[in-house]
Formats: sequence, C-alpha cells, structure tokens
Amino acid sequence: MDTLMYINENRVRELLDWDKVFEVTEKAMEAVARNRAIQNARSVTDLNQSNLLFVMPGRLNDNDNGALGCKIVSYFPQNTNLPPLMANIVLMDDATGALQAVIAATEITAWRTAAASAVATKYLHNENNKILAIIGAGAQAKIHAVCLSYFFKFEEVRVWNRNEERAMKLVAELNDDGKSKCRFTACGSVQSCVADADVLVTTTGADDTLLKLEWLKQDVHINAVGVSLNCREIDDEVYKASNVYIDHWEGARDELKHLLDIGIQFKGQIGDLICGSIKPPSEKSITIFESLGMAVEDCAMARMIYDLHVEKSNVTDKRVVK
Ligand SMILES: NC(=O)C1=CN([C@@H]2O[C@H](COP(=O)(O)OP(=O)(O)OC[C@H]3O[C@@H](n4cnc5c(N)ncnc54)[C@H](OP(=O)(O)O)[C@@H]3O)[C@@H](O)[C@H]2O)C=CC1
Ligand SMILES: O=C([O-])C1=[NH+]CCC1
Repeated sequence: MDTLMYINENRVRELLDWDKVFEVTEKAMEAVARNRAIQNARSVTDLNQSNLLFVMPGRLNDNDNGALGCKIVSYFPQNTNLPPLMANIVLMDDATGALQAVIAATEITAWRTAAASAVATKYLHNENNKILAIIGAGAQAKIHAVCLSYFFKFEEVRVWNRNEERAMKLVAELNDDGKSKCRFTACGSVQSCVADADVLVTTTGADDTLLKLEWLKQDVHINAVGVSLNCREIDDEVYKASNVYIDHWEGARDELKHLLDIGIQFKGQIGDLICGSIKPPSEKSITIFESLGMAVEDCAMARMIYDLHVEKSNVTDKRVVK
C-alpha cells in the first residue's frame, strides 16, 4: 500500500529551535528582495461567520535549500477545543514537483510569524528594547512573548487582552515557565499596556481600532501581525505618522488596500532592509512592520523540518509513496 510521509505537530515541535527558525526566516525574507522567491498574493476565501481559508503556494529558489510547497490554513476564531488557526504544508520536490511530505504547520506558522517579527525588530529597532507590549493573548501573542524575549533583552513584557482573565493566565504561565529573565505582566487597558513600550505587537485582527497615536512612544516599533479581511486594530493616524514596511509587495497590494486607500506609502520590504537596498529611517519615528505572512517562509520552514526529520530518523527511503 502507498504510504504518505506525514510529519505531525509533535514531531515538528521536537525539531523546532529559535536560532534555526530565525535564520531560515531571515533568509526567506531576503530571498524575496533578491528575486529568488516565487509567490503570488495568497487566496483568502471568506467562509462566513469570520471563518477564513488561506491557500499559500510558493517556491524558494536556492541551490542548497530550495523548496516548493503550498500551505493551507483554516482560521475558525470561535474554535475552543481545537486551535482557531490550523495549517498543513504540502512539500514537493523542487526539481520535479513530486510530492515529498505533508507537514503539520500550526506550530510552524506560529514560530515563523514570531521569527519574522524578530527579524523586522532587529532591522528597525535593535537597541534600548526594555518594554515589550503585546495586544491579544492568543497563539500569536504567546509565541511573540516567547520569541521576542528570547532574542531581545526586555525587562518587562506586558499583555493586554479583551478577555482580561486570559491575559492573566498567559502571563502566569510565562512567569512560571522561568525560561526568560524578564517580567510578564497583564494590563487592564490598552493605553497602560503600550505606555512607554519600545516594541509593540498587535495580534487581534480586530475590525475596530484598539491603538491610538497619542498613547505611543515617538520611536516605538510595531509588529502588526493581526490579519483579517477588515483588520483595523491600529488607528489610521498611527499609520499616517509612521514609516511602514511590509513583507512582500504581492500580498501588500492585495490585502493592504485599506492602507493604500488612505495614502500610506510603504517604504519597502523587510528583505530590502536585509539586503541594504533601503535603509531604516534616519530620524526618530514610529516604524510598523505590517506582517501578512509569506508562502516562502513556510516553504523554507517545511524544507528545514523535512531535512531534520529525515536526518534524525535515519529515513533511507525519502519517497513519499513507497
Ligand atoms: N502575520 C502573519 O503571518 C500571521 C497572522 N495571523 C493573524 O494573527 C491573528 C491572531 O491569530 P491567533 O493568535 O492564532 O488567534 P487566536 O484566536 O489564538 O487569538 C486571537 C486574539 O485576538 C483577540 N481578539 C479577537 N478579536 C478581537 C477584537 N475584536 N477586539 C479585541 N481583541 C480581539 C482575542 O481575544 P479574546 O481572548 O478576548 O477572544 C485573542 O486574544 C489573526 O488575525 C490571524 O489572522 C496568524 C498567523 C500568521
Ligand atoms: O501567513 C499565514 O499563515 C497567515 N496569515 C494570516 C493568517 C494565516
């Protein structure tokens, strides 16, 4: 009988490591700027009741780590027993297009999204990072707290959530974990959460505005991670006062029309900063990384997980169908 190589979430979790994930994500972002990546704007299907289906095909052209894949993501925000966001990647042979494996990608999506924010923060705000503020307390909020406190020397990580109990539960979990030296605290209002923050992450995808310009430090860096069809979690005035960067033009033209419509001109892709073809702002200013998430980040992650899995399990027959 034919056997499909499926690498499940538990196995993926065993193979994930922040330094490797950062390196792979940074290279994928750079590849976009160097025209070594093929990806279109993804397809986003509105399934009603806020449920969405994202289909994200891409190819990373790289002699050593080339990858061809397609991620399928379902986002059902009302899920309680299952995660609201679940994903799988179909990985194919880069040279022939033949199927290699199906890889569980819920953890991959969380880790590479947080790593992309870490890369953006490295290029846009890599000093005096004392206070991190996170808006939301779901999967992305948690992974950003873990990832950004791993890569930067924050003294305090603050969390605000619509449901305050959930924020308190998250910070208790992060403090108990003891892996990070910083203090995790829950805040009762968005304003108190973001006051004096050096770096901020928005993870709600909310249709209504949560973040006001007058509450922010003049040079705060914002990783805007929440994505939804009507996402407005950051006030237009904040965008108008900021230097805004994106991950890829194809996605931005399609999914960030609401920002183009109010006259926001994107400064460039994070990959352009990595390549040095553009420079970060020379004057003190608010910077925003408008993170949509890219298929080629997923391709790069899938390739990494597949190679590690094959290497560590002594898999001799790499064919998916045996
Ligand atoms: N940029 C990227 O690459 C990626 C972006 N995303 C996006 O990130 C966002 C979060 O995903 P994930 O963490 O997995 O989702 P979760 O469902 O785990 O968390 C969602 C969070 O947003 C809060 N929230 C939802 N709606 C509102 C609202 N109207 N006002 C205030 N808070 C709200 C929830 O609060 P409460 O607890 O009160 O319900 C919860 O804290 C989504 O928009 C998703 O599309 C996801 C993956 C990758
Ligand atoms: O990049 C990604 O996987 C996603 N971005 C928004 C929801 C899923």
